[in-house]
This record gives sequence, C-alpha cells and structure tokens, in this order.
Amino acid sequence: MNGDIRKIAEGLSYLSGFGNEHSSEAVPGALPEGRNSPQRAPLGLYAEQLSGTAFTEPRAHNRRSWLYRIRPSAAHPAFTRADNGTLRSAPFTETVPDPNRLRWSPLPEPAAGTDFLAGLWTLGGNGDATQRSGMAVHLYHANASMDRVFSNADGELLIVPERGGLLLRTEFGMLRVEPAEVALIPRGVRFRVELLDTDSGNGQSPAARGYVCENYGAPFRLPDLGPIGANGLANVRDFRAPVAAYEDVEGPVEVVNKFCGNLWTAVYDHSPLDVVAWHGNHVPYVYDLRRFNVIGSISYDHPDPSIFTVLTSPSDTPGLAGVDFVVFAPRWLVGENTFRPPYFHRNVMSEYMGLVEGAYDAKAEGFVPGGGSLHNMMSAHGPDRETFEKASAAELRPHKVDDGLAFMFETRWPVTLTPHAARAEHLQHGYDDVWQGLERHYRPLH
Ligand SMILES: O=C(O)Cc1cc(O)ccc1O
Ligand SMILES: [Fe+2]
Repeated sequence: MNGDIRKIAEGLSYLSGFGNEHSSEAVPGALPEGRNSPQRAPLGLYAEQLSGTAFTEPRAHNRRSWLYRIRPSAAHPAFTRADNGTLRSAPFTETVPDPNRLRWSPLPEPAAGTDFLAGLWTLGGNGDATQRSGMAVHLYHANASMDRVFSNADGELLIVPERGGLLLRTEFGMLRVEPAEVALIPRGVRFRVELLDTDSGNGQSPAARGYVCENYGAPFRLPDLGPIGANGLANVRDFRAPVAAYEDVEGPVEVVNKFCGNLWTAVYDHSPLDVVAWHGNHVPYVYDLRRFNVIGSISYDHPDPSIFTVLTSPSDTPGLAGVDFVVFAPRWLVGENTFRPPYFHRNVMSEYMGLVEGAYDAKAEGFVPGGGSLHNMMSAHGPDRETFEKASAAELRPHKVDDGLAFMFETRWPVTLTPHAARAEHLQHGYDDVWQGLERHYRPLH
C-alpha cells in the first residue's frame, strides 16, 4: 500500500513558478477555451470559481482559480460540528500571553491510527480567524493516512515536514513533500494527507511529524528583492504546483472543514477531489528549502534574518509582516572581526523557531529536530552560553554552517499559547539556564 503511494509520489510532474496563471487538464479538452463559463462546460463538467482574495484586490495580488469538476462543490449535505481535538484557532484567549523564553521537546508519540488532521496540535497564535488576521503555530504527528478530506476556510496552511514524506492529494492534483521541503495548501482547498513511509525512513516512529504555520492573513507571497536585484532568495521557478489529477469516487466520503476555529463534518456521496481541469493562481505548491539562495555578509557583522525570508504575508503596514517564513539553510560564514552566530537581541516581532534536521548555530543543546522555541515580543534571547564562548574565541576562517536546517515563523503579534502547550509535559523546564553563567567581562580602563 505505502509502496504504491511512494511510487505515485515519486512519479509526479509539476508546473513551475510562483503566483503564475497556471492551467492543467487531466483529460484533454476538459478546459474551456476563451471563456471561463461556457453555457455548457466541456465533457459535462461543472465550472466553479475559488477566490482566495476579494474580487477587487489589485491584479498583482489577486488569487483565484477556475475548477472544472464532476460535481459542483455546492452539492453537499449540511455540516455538523465535530470535535476539535488538539486543534485550536485564533483568537487565543485561554492563557495569559507569556513573556518568558519557552522551548519544547518534540511531541510525544501519537496514539495508533492518528491521521494528519487528528494529529494537529496547536501551540498558539495571534489575531482572529474571523478577521482574517494573524497566524497559528501547529505541530503534527501522524502514523496513519487520512481517508477523509480536509479544508480550512480560516487560512492557508504552510506544512513543514520534519519526519516522513507526505503525499498531498488536493483538488488541483498531487504534491509530494518530504523533510527539507515545504508545501502550501491555500485557503479553502480540499486535500487529503497520505503517509509515504510506515516509519520515518530511519526506523523511527511516528511515520510523520512536522510543523504547520496557519496564516489567517494575506496569502504568502515572495518578498521584494530591493537592492538584491532580480534573482536570489527563493527563486520563482523553484516553486512547483501540481498537474490536474482527480478521483471519480461515488460513495461516502467524510469531508471536514475548519470554519472560524471549529471543525465541521459532512459525509458527501462522492469525493470532492473530482477536479478534472483547472486554471488560475490560487493553487497549492511545494518548495525545496535546499534550493534557497542564501545571501549574507561577505564583509562583517551578522545580517538580520529577514535576509532569509522565503515567504511573507504582508499586513496593511508596509514592511510589517503578519507572518514571515524564514529559513536558516546551509551557508558560508566569512565575516571578519565579527561575532558570527545570531546576536543577542530583543525584537518587537515574535519568533517561533523549529528545527527540521541537525543543529542550529545559536544553540549548542536542547533545541532538537521536532522541537521548537518561542521568543515572544521583546523577550531577550540569543546565543546560549556555550555558543557565545565558543564563537567569541573562534578563529575566523571561512566556515560552512551545514549541519542543520532551522526555520522561523516570525509574526508582528505576540503568540499566546493554548492551555495544552502551556502545560505540556514536553515543555522544557530550565530553558532560562542556557543564558546563566554568561560571565562579566567588563574591564573599565580607569
Ligand atoms: O533568535 C533567533 O535565533 C533568530 C534570529 C537569527 C538571527 O540570525 C538573527 C536574529 C534572530 O532573531
Ligand atoms: Fe531571535
């Protein structure tokens, strides 16, 4: 079963580009020519628009797709409330925002039969899903493929696998996403997550584990490049969208929808992944973080990590993101007379960090793959004692940082925890100690 899924996943082809007006048909002739809504769509399909931005948003940021499907999405029974499990949404009001530096170990093992949706565990977030602003940080752990279908009306989902590959079957076709890659499911797009591995590939359990940034705000876009020029950071052509692929399934299919923070469920009499052709730019995509073109200092000083931005969700204040997705990818450090690891700092923005593999250059221990840290607005943080001492004494030869892949969800609003994150057994105690024993070196001249 998994062997078959892996074979499908490894044979997929993709459409290259970001924000493009793509088009794809699983059956030749399924896409109408020259208009979106002919009186009768080809092959007896139903034409349907999916809007990810308001009709009237500027052309440069407008996102919508036209889907040509066996049945219109409107053909469904009433939704009824389902249990939210450990999935929570903004507003986050159940705990008091915490100014402490916090760090978690990886999630514990999931119960047998946990699929991606049941395995979503919300750490916290900000904003308000009903206002389409803010973000949430989720983790997931799963050991079973979904046989239900999920969609999120509240925002887009940026999936960051840390263990185990996933096959995402979406209305637009299939995407394979492995650790060191990320996948984005736009708001409202129906999808199912199937596991590519029965274990994580190196004999470890669970089969799949990772992080999700739920973005309630404006769709992620590529950052402007300013003086960097026309190329660099995440290159446009490295983003891959699926080609059309559909299921023609008549029979009961459970469809779960998150709407304004709650899960709702309905049993359809057919699969809603029945889109035979589509065109548009409101599409899922995958991106390999190893393709990120890392730009940094070739003279002195440690640049701000905004230089590592893969995707940004702008707010209505220029330069102030609702959330940025930032990657710390392998790179050379050559700065002269420079303290090379991340500096000590306090930031008006709030930083959630996770680790996909290896280690991170500001933390010697305790920040491990599958774990995460939260440094909320203005909390003082930076290199731990061990890192500070080593880097202050290091010989400054060119040095390649290539033993890890870390990332950050950086947001303009503080992240308020869910009660289960605030009280989790895997919340580390004594994280503050990593900054204890930073000795006094001050020696006034007189
Ligand atoms: O806190 C962190 O480790 C993230 C971070 C990295 C960096 O290189 C500079 C600033 C910053 O917040
Ligand atoms: Fe930081």
